[in-house]
Amino acid sequence: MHAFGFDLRPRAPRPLLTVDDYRRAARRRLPAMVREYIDGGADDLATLTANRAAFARWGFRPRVLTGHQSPDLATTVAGVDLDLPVLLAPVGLTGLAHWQGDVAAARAAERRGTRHVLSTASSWTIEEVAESTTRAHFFQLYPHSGDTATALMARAWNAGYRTMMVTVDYPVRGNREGERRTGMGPPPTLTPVQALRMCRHPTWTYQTLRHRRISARNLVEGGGVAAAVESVEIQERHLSQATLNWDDLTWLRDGWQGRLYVKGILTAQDAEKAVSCGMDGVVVSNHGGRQLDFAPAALDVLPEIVAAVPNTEVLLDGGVRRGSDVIKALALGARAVLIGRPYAYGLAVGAEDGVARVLDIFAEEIERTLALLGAPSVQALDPTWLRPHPTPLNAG
Ligand SMILES: Cc1cc2nc3c(=O)[nH]c(=O)nc-3n(C[C@H](O)[C@H](O)[C@H](O)COP(=O)(O)O)c2cc1C
Ligand SMILES: CCCCCCC(=O)C(=O)O
Repeated sequence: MHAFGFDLRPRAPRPLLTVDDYRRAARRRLPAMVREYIDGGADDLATLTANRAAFARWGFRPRVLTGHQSPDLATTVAGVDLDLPVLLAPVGLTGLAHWQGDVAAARAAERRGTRHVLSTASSWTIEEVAESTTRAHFFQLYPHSGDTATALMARAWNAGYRTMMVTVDYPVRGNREGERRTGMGPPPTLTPVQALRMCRHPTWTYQTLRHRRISARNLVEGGGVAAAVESVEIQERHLSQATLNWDDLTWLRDGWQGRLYVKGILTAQDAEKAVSCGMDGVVVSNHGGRQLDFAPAALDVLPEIVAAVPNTEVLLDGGVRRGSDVIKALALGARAVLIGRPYAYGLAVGAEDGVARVLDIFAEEIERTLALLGAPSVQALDPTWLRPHPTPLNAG
């Protein structure tokens, strides 16, 4: 089809150059209930929107004639060497985006020299993901009853996981109206109209029904619709942890020999308490705007948290869509960032290759931005590379 460099097809496929391109492509491929599950947020979406807007309030202070070649993107998180400062955040039920879900994501992370954080509510079990990969990835725990937490920790440890993140911003499930309107629940319901709408996405429907990776397999046996409904009931009963408290965190610290991070911290005071409970790191996160609406944007609270726990690794997630976002978070003190939805889009579009491509986009954008900034490496970043803007620099 190519003659002398011209593409003679009537309409060439639009190249997927950015995370936002992947988002649009993923949204076309997924039925409404899955689209809402992945892309939606809580209540008025104020925090979801704020996560993006916070990045647009920072600009750069570039330095010229610095003579640096090939910026260095490498860093370490939890003592693990990474080729780029971007990890894959825990995402439950990835099998809804693509049946290969967590296995595809962890493999893509490995191919790109980073790590995947496996959700407690993953579509593939702890053991299946460990057997399909060659590196020690990270495990995310929704702690509820002591017995289940102990069992999950033992399984993760025995499978080779050495870093665990405990998520603490889920006392109850956030109110996601988009999910409720489209039948995602809780509990999930499938009306005839929804079933018909799914048929507009035949590839997704065929693959999802065939492979049945739609339940939280660490918690529930089987992959059919009944198991999916059961996992949501389990979520209501267990994953939501209204009674969880700081003593439980200390108890988890005592029960886990590896590195332990707490995910879902939004104030300096809570970061200090986490460190006094023996945490090795904190993840500044509002769960991607899916839990408490009007919680602050993660980037806005990052500086106060970094200042409060200067000797602790601080990671950030929420709204990271561009390499320049990663650089801003690192300049404000994050060791690395995690991405949630961006890799779910990659999964929906192209399974393992799609996730790897999303990571490539981040790596290319980080490298180019560092070069344009005149910065030698991600390690060299600090607040002097940034300039605050009272009005957002773009619409984000
Ligand atoms: C579909 C979906 C499922 C998620 N499941 C989990 C989970 O099981 N455990 C968890 O700690 N966080 C979960 N999160 C939150 C992410 O780990 C992360 O905090 C958030 O996605 C970051 O925001 P971003 O999507 O803007 O990158 C989920 C997020 C999404 C989008
Ligand atoms: C039983 C499935 C629960 C998935 C929870 C995933 C999650 O944390 C989210 O934000 O959604």
